[in-house]
Amino acid sequence: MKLFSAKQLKEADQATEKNEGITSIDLMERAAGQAFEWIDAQLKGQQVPIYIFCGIGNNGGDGLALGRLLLNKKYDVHSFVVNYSENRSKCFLINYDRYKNTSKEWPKLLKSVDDFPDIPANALVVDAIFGIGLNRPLDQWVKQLVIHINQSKTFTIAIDVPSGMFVDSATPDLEAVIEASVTLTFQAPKLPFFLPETARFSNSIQVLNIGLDGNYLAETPTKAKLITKPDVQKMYQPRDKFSHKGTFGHALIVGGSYGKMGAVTLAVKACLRAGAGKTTTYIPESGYTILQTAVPEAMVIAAQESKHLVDFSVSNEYEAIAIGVGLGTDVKTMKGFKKFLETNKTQLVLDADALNLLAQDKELLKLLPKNCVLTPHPGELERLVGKWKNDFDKLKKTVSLSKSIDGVVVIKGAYTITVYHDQYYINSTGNPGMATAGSGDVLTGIITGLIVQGYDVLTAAVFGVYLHGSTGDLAAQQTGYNSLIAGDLIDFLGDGFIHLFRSDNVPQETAGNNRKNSN
Ligand SMILES: NC(=O)C1=CN([C@@H]2O[C@H](COP(=O)(O)OP(=O)(O)OC[C@H]3O[C@@H](n4cnc5c(N)ncnc54)[C@H](OP(=O)(O)O)[C@@H]3O)[C@@H](O)[C@H]2O)[C@@H](O)CC1
Ligand SMILES: [K+]
Repeated sequence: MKLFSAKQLKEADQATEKNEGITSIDLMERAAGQAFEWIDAQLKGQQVPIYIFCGIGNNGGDGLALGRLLLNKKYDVHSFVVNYSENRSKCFLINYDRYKNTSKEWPKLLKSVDDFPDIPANALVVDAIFGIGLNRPLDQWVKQLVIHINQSKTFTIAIDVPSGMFVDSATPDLEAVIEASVTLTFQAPKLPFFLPETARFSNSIQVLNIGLDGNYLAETPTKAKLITKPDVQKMYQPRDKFSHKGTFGHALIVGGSYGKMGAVTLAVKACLRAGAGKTTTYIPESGYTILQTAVPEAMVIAAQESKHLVDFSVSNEYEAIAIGVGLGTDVKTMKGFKKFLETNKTQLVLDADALNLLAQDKELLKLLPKNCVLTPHPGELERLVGKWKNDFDKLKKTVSLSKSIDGVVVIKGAYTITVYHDQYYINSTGNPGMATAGSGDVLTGIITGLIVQGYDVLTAAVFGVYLHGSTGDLAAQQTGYNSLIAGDLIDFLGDGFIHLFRSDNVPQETAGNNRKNSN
């Protein structure tokens, strides 16, 4: 699903008006009508005081039109106009008059802190102060109003965007943003709904289709995409009946150190479960018995060193090498890692300590082969690209890194973002239960397993991240968040694949419980 910029949404708006022969007031009525339908469906006529705060632009116009529709349905509506500017939009003014004609009184004008109404605890608040037109910090008194609404702790519905949130750049003041309970956003979600600093403001997101011009939406490229099930269904490569294990590639997992062999165990199991034809692990000698016992399906090459890898001389028979899980950052490991990068030509997935070694000597980044995949969590990313000022700056720095290595960078988080050059692929699956030791090792294994089967690296990263998250969602149905451990992700990976092509209407209790049956 594409995430459009504010400018693109305005262009889509114009294209719709031109191609459908309608005006912007018609489109506003459509948008407000959709918001009304949604709210009416939740309230079902229940009488709660509805406090609607409207700006003076088109977001405010939406709020007034919504207020009128709610009044027509006999809801208890209290409307306010936040008069932050005299520059009222045309559609706002039309809806201002229409509102008066319905309610017989004007909405109350707010011009300073003294005008703020008390908000009853049982009120439903509608925030239609600013939408995608916000382009500078809020005036002090408007910020105070936002704080006043947030402090009321009432259920708050943001229209299009929580007011105070910037859509295409960093939000300058995180105290001046409406904390919405639900965001009714028009046509497509907006990028900051998925970024760590701002995601908490939009909370539960409902996308309302207001029928913006289909051709414009289809043909306009966006920097950011939200990856959902239909996107990954297209990525899946079905298996040919006559295929054999050689068809699905050979992966090598390089890593492990004394006390951290579990990381390699998890990665190689995940790699196999993701569908790799064959896997080999290259580990310090002390891990030999552990690996052979824990994963009989994997081959093991034990290095001479007992506790840390020093010598990384591996053959070039693999389609991809994952390196870094449990590796450690011993000085001797660093030397061997550098030597390895100087000669290696195989596709790489770099995680954990491989990223820390790269961060210790950034010159090593120049030795990476084209099209490698880096999977840092924010701490590892910061060590690689330096401190960022905000989420947009982080994306910019990650884009530079991706371009400089000509490869893929996966920023792990609640919404994992895969960055390739200046494209962002935002993942929609996963849950807080996955914040557990070894979860990243499983992801590394999945991505590597997909690459050796022939998925291109970008697809392997985007698809792998989705699968990792959807598998976690299925596992959590059985384990709950607290008890989810990385090994569960491996056990449920098969369900993750099967679920890709299952209807989402499958009742929750039957989805993903195959593990119990097959054990
Ligand atoms: N496009 C679509 O698809 C559809 C859009 N629709 C709706 O329109 C909304 C966008 O409306 P909008 O463009 O009128 O902007 P909005 O957010 O109401 O802001 C109002 C104005 O305030 C100003 N301003 C900015 N920052 C400021 C500040 N800090 N303090 C004071 N003033 C400030 C700035 O004007 P300026 O002063 O810069 O000239 C800005 O224009 C959108 O979110 C959706 O709800 C739907 O109706 C139909 C389909
Ligand atoms: K709003």
